[in-house]
Amino acid sequence: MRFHTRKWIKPQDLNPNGTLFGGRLLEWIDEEAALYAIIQLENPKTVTKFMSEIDFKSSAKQGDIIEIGLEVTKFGTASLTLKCEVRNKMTRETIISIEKIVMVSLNEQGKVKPHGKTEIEYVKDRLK
Ligand SMILES: CC(=O)SCCNC(=O)CCNC(=O)[C@H](O)C(C)(C)COP(=O)(O)OP(=O)(O)OC[C@H]1O[C@@H](n2cnc3c(N)ncnc32)[C@H](O)[C@@H]1OP(=O)(O)O
Repeated sequence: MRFHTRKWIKPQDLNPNGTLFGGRLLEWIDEEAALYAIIQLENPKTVTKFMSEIDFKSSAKQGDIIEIGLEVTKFGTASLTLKCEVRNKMTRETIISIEKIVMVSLNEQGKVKPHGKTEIEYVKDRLK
């Protein structure tokens, strides 16, 4: 799994208990998965279709740094399936893990569109 993004927990990210608000974390995960899938599939019209069970194992507090990791588990016809883990850099604990996030590639009309991809591509190779 590669951890692409770090976030610094700020006052606006907290719930009334003073810990990281779960909805904020899910927003960050969804955006991270969307950005990753859009770049991999080379299609800005890529949407979140499915997210499996969410289990908050630990939390984070103001000032903590967290990191969001993603791993591709399957290239489908129009879908890309990812696995996600978020870790607290301060406590080294896992905050959340999501076994399955399915992103789907769409065409201009919003209909499912096969992406034709079968493996991870790296930007440096695309630039050659
Ligand atoms: C980043 C964002 O914020 S996006 C915003 C939130 N997301 C959305 O608004 C999406 C709204 N949903 C939709 O528009 C539609 O459900 C669509 C177009 C995405 C999919 O329509 P469907 O009729 O379900 O498509 P279809 O049955 O052809 O499935 C497409 C792919 O998704 C997969 N899929 C569909 N439903 C599920 C599911 N419940 N779980 C896992 N995978 C699924 C299919 O296996 C298929 O994969 P494949 O192409 O690799 O074989």
